Amino acid sequence: MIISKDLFLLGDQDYLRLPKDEKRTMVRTTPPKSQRVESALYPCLSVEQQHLPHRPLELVFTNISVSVEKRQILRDVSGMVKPGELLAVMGPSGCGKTTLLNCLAGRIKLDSGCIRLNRERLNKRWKRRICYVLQQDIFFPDLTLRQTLEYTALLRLPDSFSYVQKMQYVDHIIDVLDLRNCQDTIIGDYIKRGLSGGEKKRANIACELLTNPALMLLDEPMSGLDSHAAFNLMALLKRYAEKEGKTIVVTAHQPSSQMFHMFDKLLLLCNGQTAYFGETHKVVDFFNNVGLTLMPHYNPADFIMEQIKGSEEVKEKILAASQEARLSSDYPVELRPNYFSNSICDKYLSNYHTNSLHSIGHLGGEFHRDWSHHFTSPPPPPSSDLCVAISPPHTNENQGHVYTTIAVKEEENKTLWLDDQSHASSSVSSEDDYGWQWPTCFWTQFKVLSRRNFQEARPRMLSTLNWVQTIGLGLMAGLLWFQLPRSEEFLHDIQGWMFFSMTYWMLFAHFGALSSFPSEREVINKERQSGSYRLSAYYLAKMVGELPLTVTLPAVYLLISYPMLGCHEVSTFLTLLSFLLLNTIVAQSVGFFVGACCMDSQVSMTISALYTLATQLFGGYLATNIPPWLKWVQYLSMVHYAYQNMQIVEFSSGDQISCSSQSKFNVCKNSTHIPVEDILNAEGPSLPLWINTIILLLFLVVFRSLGYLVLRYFRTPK
Ligand SMILES: Nc1ncnc2c1ncn2[C@@H]1O[C@H](COP(=O)(O)OP(=O)(O)OP(=O)(O)O)[C@@H](O)[C@H]1O
Repeated sequence: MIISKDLFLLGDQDYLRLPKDEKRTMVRTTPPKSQRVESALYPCLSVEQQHLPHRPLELVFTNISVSVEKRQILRDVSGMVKPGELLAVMGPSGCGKTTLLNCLAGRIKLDSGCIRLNRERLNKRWKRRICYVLQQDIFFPDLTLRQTLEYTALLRLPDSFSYVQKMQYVDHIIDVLDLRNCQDTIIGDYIKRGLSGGEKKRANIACELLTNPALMLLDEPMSGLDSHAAFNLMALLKRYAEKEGKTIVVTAHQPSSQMFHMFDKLLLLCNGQTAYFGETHKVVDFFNNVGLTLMPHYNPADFIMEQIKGSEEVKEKILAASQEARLSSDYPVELRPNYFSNSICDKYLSNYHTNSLHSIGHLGGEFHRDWSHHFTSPPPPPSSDLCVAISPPHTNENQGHVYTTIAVKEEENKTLWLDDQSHASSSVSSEDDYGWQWPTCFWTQFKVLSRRNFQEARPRMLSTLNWVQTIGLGLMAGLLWFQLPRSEEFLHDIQGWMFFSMTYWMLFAHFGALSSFPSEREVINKERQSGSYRLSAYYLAKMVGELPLTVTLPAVYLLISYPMLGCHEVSTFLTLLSFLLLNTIVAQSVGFFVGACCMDSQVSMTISALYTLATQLFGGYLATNIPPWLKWVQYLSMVHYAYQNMQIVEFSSGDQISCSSQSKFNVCKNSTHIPVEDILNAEGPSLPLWINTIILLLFLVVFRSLGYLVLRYFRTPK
C-alpha cells in the first residue's frame, strides 16, 4: 500500500481508520516537500493551518558543571544533538541524568558551562519553547485525559487555529499515542484511581506533542511502560525526530536492544561525568578499546550499564578513555573549546546576515520564497560543520561563493534544520521568527482557564461530603436556634448564630483554598515554565472560575438555617447573604495568599490556624472587654466587620429586640426596645455599614493583589 509520506506519524492502520473524505483531503493538500516538515503531525489540516512557528533546533551543551548544596552533581559534561536526532542520556540511578535535563531546560543554575540552541545561548525566550516532559506526571487529577488535552490545546495552540481545528489536533494525538480507550478516564491520583502509570506517561507526552515543539526533553519516558508500549513510544519519538526534523533528548535506564539502536547519539554518565559521548553504534567499539568486550547476543545497553556500575577501577578506565576521546578527530567540533568564539565563524556569520538576502536573491527566488513562507526571518545560513570547514580568506567574493554552495546544497536537500546559525549573530532573528510571546491572547487564556478552573474545582468544592456537611450543619443550626423570639434574653443566641455562620464559612473557605493550592501550584508552575499563559490571566480566571463554587454552599446553608431561625424579609435575607459571601471570599483570598507564600504545608497550616483563631477571638462576640493595648488587633479581623454588618442588617429590620425585665441596657430604662446602635456598642466601638463594607472589600483587594505579587515575583517557577 502506498501512503503519502506526510502521514508518517499515522501508521497504515491509523490511516485506514480515517474517513474516506479525510484521506482524500490529505492527499489533495499534500504540501511541497519543503513544507512538509511542520505539517506531518497534523494531517487533517491544510498547510497554512498546520503551520506552527517552530524551527528545527540544534542543541549544544559544553562543559556543564553543577553543584547542589556544595555537592558536585555534574562535572564537565558536554554533548550535542542535531535536528532529526535522538540523544539518549544513560547511566546508573543518581548519576545526574535528571539534573542534566533540568540544566538543558534552563531550570538549574550552572556552575560553569554553556548551553546553546541554534548557537544562541539558552535564554528565557528559548526556555519557553523547550518542551520538557518531567519524570513526574503533573496534572489536575479530577480532569479526564481528554479534558486535559483539550485545555492544553486551547491554551497552547495559537489563536489562528479554530476550536474545531484544535480539537482535531487532540483527536489525532490521542490516536497517535493510542489513548482513545482511556480518553474519558480521569487522570486520578493516589487517592482516586484513574489512568495507569503508562497511560499517564503517554498523556504527559501527548500534552507536549500537541504543540509540535522543536526540542523535546523527556525524563524517563519509558518508566512504567511495558516493553511493547515502551518500544512503540520510542519508535514514535524516533519517527517524530526523523521526519519532522525534531531534536529529542531522553533519559533511559535500561532500554531493550531494539530501543537502544534507535538512539542516534548516546551520552553515558558515571558519577556526574561523561563516560561516553558519541554515535550510539560506536559505543561497543569504545568499550572494546577499553578492554571490555561485548558478548555475542548480549544487549549492549545492559552491557554498558553493567560496566559503568562495575568496580572503581573499571569506572576510572572508562572515564579516562572518555577524556581521551575528546581529543580524537571524531569528537564533534562544536564541543571543542572556543568553537563558538571562533573568530572565523562569527565573522562569517555576521557577514552572512548582512548579505544573506542579496545572496539568496542572486541564487534565485524559489528557495527563498519557500523558506519565507514558513519563517519571517532571513533564510538559513550554512550549517555549523560547513562554517568550521571553510577557512578561505574572508573576502566578499569568497563569501559569495560559499553561500552559493550552501544554498545549492539546501535546494537539493530541502531540509530545514540548517537554519541553525540564523540566531547566532542576528539581532532580529529570534525576536521576529516568533511574532508572539504567548500562544494565545489574554482573553482566550482567561476564558479557557476560567472554564478549566470551574471544571477542575467543582468535584473538590462541591463534593458529596461537602453537600452533606453543609445541609447537615444548616439543619443543625436551624434546629438549635429554631424560631428565636426577638427579645433581650435570646439576643446572645441570635448573635451566636451569626457569629458561628461567619466563622464557619471563613474557616471553610480559608482552609479549602490552603489545602488545594499546593497541588495546583505544581500544575501552574509546569504550565508557566512552558510559557502557556500569563499569570494574570490565570489569577483572574481562578477568581472568576471558582466564584460560583465558592458561594454555592454558604448560600445553601443560609437558605436552610435562616428561615428556621425566623426570617422576616427576603431583602434582609439577601443582604445577610451578601455579607456572608463577601466574608467567605475574603477568607478564601487570605487562604490563597498564605498558600502562595508558604511552600511548607505545616508552616502554612500553623500561620492559618493562628490568623483564623485570632480573627475569631477579636471578632467581637467571644471577647468584648479587649485590653486597650490589644484593641488594634480587632481591626485586622475580617470577621469583626462582617459580623457587625450582619447585626446591623438583622437588628435594623423586622421587630426590634425587646428589653428584658432586668435589662443590662441603659436604654431599657426609658424604652421597651433596644436600638441596633446600643446592641453594637455593648460589644465595643462600631463602624457604619458602608465603612465595614469598604474595609471588607479592601481586605479582598489587598490579599488578592498580595497573592498575585507573591506568585509573580517570589514564587516564580525556576
Ligand atoms: N536538589 C537537590 N538537593 C540535593 N541533592 C540533589 C538534588 N538534586 C539532585 N540531587 C542529587 O544529585 C544526584 C543526581 O540526581 P538525579 O536526579 O539527577 O539522578 P538521576 O540519574 O536522574 O537518577 P534516577 O535515574 O534515579 O532518576 C543524586 O544523588 C541526587 O540525590
